[in-house]
Amino acid sequence: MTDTTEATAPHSAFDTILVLDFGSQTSHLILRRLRSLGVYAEMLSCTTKLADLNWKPIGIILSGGPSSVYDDGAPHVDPAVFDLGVPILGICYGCQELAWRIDAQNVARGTTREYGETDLNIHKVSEHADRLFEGLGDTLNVFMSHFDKLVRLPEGFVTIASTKGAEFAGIAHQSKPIFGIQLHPEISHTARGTEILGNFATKVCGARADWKMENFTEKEIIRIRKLVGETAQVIGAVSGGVDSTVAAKLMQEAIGDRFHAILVDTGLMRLNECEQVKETLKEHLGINLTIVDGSELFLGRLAGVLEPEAKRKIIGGTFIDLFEIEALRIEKEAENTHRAGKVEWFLQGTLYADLIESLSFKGPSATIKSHHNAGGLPARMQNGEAQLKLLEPLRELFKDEVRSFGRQLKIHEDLIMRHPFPGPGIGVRIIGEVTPERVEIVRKADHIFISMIKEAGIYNEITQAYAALDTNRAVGVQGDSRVYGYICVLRAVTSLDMMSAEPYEFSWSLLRAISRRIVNEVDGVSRVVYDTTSKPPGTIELE
Ligand SMILES: Nc1ncnc2c1ncn2[C@@H]1O[C@H](COP(=O)(O)OP(=O)(O)OP(=O)(O)O)[C@@H](O)[C@H]1O
Ligand SMILES: O=c1[nH]c(=O)c2[nH+]cn([C@@H]3O[C@H](COP(=O)(O)O)[C@@H](O)[C@H]3O)c2[nH]1
Ligand SMILES: NC(=O)CC[C@H](N)C(=O)O
Ligand SMILES: [Mg+2]
Repeated sequence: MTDTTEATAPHSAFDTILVLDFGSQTSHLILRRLRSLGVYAEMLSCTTKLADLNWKPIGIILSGGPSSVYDDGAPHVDPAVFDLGVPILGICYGCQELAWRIDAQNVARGTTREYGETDLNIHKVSEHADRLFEGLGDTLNVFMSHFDKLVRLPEGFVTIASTKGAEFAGIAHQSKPIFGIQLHPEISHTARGTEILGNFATKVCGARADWKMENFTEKEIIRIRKLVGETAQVIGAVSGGVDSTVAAKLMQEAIGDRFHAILVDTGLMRLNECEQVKETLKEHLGINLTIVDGSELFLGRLAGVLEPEAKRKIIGGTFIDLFEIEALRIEKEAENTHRAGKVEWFLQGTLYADLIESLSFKGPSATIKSHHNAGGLPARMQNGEAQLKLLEPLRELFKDEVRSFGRQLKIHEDLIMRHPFPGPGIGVRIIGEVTPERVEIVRKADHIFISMIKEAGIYNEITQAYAALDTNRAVGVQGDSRVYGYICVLRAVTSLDMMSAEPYEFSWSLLRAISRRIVNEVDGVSRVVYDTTSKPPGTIELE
């Protein structure tokens, strides 16, 4: 993390629990549960070296994971974690890691997998050890998901809970603030699981539960003013999506007209998008937005490119090229005015979920796709070599936290609830080569689809919806003649955090009406299909 980002990171102002992620599908839920209690938390890969951290957590949680601690190549935590002198909680794999490090014989494959809900018996041992389950009674219905287990009590530990399948389902060090649980408190099926995490964070770690959006807003404005200084100018990449709009409003509150919002017309935007965004931001938020028409440049560079990640890198790099040119133009224009000053900063609305999915937080595992601009940014920007230093005030937030932040900043609900639109836009919604003709087709189909969803009053029930194009062709018959047109793919999902999603269940009649309108009104489309794949195994975007 660069110094500049460091200086604006919330872990500089709030007690922070560090979650080290061993790859469980639910690791990020540990963060969500803690933040819902007002305790700030961040997640880093289990391979993180503590020496690389320039901040100290108030407690550490080792998450679950698919590996077996005793296997060759299994991920293990940096031993420095145990010298930091802060409380540690191991969850499932994390608990096995604690036991294995003391003696590898402590962990072995169980005779049966304990998967799903089971009853946990809580044992009262001592004031020190009882803190984790304090106030939770004698039994709890909890969610287990393990095949390995502790077969011996690690030396120096006591048993604080057990289940039918796990004799040592809860352990506590006799004197040190180190705890392990085989169950998953972060999963909603674990009754009062959030209270277990709350006990660890507040009773064991002593963390202050002061993580609230209003506190974050004021601290963020003060921090940004300090970071940017009195004269530097900031340009902001503002797409009109909620992320960058909230980031733009924050900057305008912090430094006024030294902030320059720029919307790049990539030629891959939705119908009338740029004009609508300009009007909304200017009218509604008093943000002076400049539209840079980069459509020819983007489409020219994308010609002949089929591979999704190659498209993303081209789009990310072209964004930065244009912003660097704009930075020079703004500096020039500001000379001899009260705003004179170098453009030193580049603001983006990148979020936490973008980073988790873009930079494979899950320890040693493949990156699903280089999302947003975190993955698309050229190296020169990511390691601070470019003229512009990256400013991403929302990088530690989840989408719902950004929305509540936006409400603090008095941003209109319509904008707050606007469906996400990916930076590469229609570029990742055409399977294969992006051409102006295909962009026009998607634009029209998408406009019909979203208008009909809004007319049906279900826009806010759906987390994200769009029309895309399969550039294979299918035969149709229109007006008694044969047509051989593209296949329009409709996608609509519901999701809490974009990390998993379910297809939205339209009424059959509405889906048919949407299909009819698109085939009739959009030249070049001979078929309309609806994507019923959940995430996982699918993803929300087609590319
Ligand atoms: N066309 C664009 N012009 C300028 N900046 C953009 C554009 N598209 C994306 N960005 C930048 O890339 C960042 C990531 O894009 P992303 O789509 O995730 O965020 P968003 O568009 O602000 O919000 P949302 O995810 O709700 O659409 C944005 O926050 C913004 O800073
Ligand atoms: O700014 C972006 N640049 C991208 O390259 C990108 N790819 C996916 N997305 C958005 O991320 C969320 C999850 O999408 P996936 O399930 O397809 O990964 C969804 O909200 C997607 O719209 C992107 N946003
Ligand atoms: N959910 C987990 O962390 C599982 C840990 C380990 N893979 C086991 O099966 O026991
Ligand atoms: Mg967007």
